[in-house]
Amino acid sequence: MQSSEVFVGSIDQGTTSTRFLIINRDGAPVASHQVEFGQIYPHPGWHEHDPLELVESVETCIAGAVEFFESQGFSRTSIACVGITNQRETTIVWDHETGEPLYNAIVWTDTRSQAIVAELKSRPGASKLQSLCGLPLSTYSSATKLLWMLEHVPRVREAFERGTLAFGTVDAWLVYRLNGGPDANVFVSDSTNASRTMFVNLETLRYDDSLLDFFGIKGKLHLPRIVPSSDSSAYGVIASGTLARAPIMGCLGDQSAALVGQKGFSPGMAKNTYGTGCFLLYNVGEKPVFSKHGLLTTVAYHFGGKPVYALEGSIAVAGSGVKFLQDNLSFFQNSREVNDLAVTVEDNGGCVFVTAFSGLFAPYWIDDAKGTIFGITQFTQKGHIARATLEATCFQTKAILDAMEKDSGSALTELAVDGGMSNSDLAMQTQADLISIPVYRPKMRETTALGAAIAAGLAAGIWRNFAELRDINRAGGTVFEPQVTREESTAKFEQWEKAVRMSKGWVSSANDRNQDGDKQVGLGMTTAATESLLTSAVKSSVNGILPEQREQRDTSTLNSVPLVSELVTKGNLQPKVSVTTHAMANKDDDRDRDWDLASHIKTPFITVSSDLDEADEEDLFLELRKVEILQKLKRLRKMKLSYY
Ligand SMILES: Nc1ncnc2c1ncn2[C@@H]1O[C@H](COP(=O)(O)OP(=O)(O)O)[C@@H](O)[C@H]1O
Ligand SMILES: O=P(O)(O)OC[C@H](O)CO
Repeated sequence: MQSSEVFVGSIDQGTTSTRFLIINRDGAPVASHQVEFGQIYPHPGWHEHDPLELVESVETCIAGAVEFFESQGFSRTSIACVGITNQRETTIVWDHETGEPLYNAIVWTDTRSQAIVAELKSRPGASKLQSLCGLPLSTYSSATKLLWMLEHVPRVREAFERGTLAFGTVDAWLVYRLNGGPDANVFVSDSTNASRTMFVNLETLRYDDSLLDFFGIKGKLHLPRIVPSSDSSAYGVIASGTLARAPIMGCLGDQSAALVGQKGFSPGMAKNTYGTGCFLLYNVGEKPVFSKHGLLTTVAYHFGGKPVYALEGSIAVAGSGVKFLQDNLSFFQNSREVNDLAVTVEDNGGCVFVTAFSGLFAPYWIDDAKGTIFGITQFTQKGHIARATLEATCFQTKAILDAMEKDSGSALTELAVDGGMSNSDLAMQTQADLISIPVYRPKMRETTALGAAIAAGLAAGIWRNFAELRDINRAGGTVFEPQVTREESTAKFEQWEKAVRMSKGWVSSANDRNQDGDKQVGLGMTTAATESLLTSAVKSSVNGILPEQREQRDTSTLNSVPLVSELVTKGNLQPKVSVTTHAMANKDDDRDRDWDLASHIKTPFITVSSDLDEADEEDLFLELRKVEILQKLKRLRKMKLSYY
């Protein structure tokens, strides 16, 4: 067989669609098939996929692409190996013995674990997590999604107690099922996907006992074995169907795959992928770099030998903002039309759209932001909103690049882009204008699928080294040069930052979060967890008083701390805690609004009452977070604990 007749299959299991591409040795797709699958939104902020439908979508795509491939005179036997790339963090649990899923996949965008996150943040050791696993505590990672399932889904809890619960990200699930499930029991996850769970130590690329302990799952569930992203035997073979017996030899989380597909193999190279979300990965080499400016640390790829790391800026909403205009607001029939609509107007007409549908991710990490459009007037047209939607991702990319520059000490000279939304010329021109460097868009934009093919192809010996990949997908790209002055882009960016500040804190009560009245959306904490949170928050609040003021406190105040704990322990008197300013003490209705004026807070009170009902739990929790915020602001001057 001629080397040019060898092909690699690439499964790209994304957030909104699945594709299978058959790629030749020059990196060009010769056949592909794509299907969309169900997006399940059971409640506001929830987002699920059916795990079995994900597998079916893969099988459908393989069948479709191979059918076309063979219609062109090729044979499926020339597909030497298969690579997999996938949406990351999305969490799937199944029964280890039967291979059956026990709940829908909770998608990376899902924010239902907000209360769990807030509770975890109050636990000892929480502040050290990121330096071990590279990720901040947020609703984004798999860990908090798994904890939510353990707390709220009896079947999952029972399997956990029985010792039959298997946990995996989408890569692990697909590999397991494609290999035939429990019979073959190929249960592995590649390093890039595993590094998104919060369970893995970034330096060792092994599960870290202290992390598993922190989340309370040590030794209690089946976790996939972590293997390199390119491996000729670890991923097994496809058990049945169109490509039965084809070996799987590569696997990468989709953002890592895009970096590989863009051939970002040297430190200092970066790519930005505008898919459902948008993710900027910056290669930092063989040592992880931990961000001080809101970025994540992740495994870029691990092709045997030393892993390569990246700094990552994650944006939750990019193409999904465009899809929102299409599906929810009926602005157009197909996402590609957003560009045409946006160019019907000269500029955003004063509209700024903070597309915080899942809160805001990097570099802001604001859980309680909600999507907000500022600057609407009678003049506003659909075109302005379309433009503002595209701009939202570009602004966040600018914020991420600024953070990256601070963390890395060097500035990018060009940004390589890909992903669905990068097809919009207007979006890419806007991006270049805002970051004041050229934006490079390759001709073939299926770089994610190409990356997975490269991972598999390297293991299969189709390519022997990075040098052989050099000319792949190089010709015919587009460069967008900045066309506005830095002053103009800075002024626009300042307006965006103002809009971000103003979008904060919208989620402020149980009703806002729980419009469907489903009890499961509530605080989701056991009495023991509430107790420990409450006690530690109140204790640390009292400890947060400046030393000289602590001495002045009468002992009854300090003695009341254990009393709070006792009230909860007894169970019959659940305390309600509220924090308010001196000035606002008698104006409860205005409290939340005035709380935002944090700069005016001089005299916070913690008020504890004994009439907490279930609906109050969420409020209680938010109040405790405010205590934390107060401490961070270091504005504590004087504190009183009182009971009523
Ligand atoms: N021409 C286009 N202009 C703007 N957005 C687009 C365009 N084509 C697709 N999109 C958006 O890109 C997203 C799909 O991109 P893709 O890279 O396939 O994402 P994923 O891998 O997350 O499924 C969709 O959310 C869609 O709205
Ligand atoms: O579906 P995408 O391409 O937006 O990527 C999803 C990411 O992997 C989530 O971390």
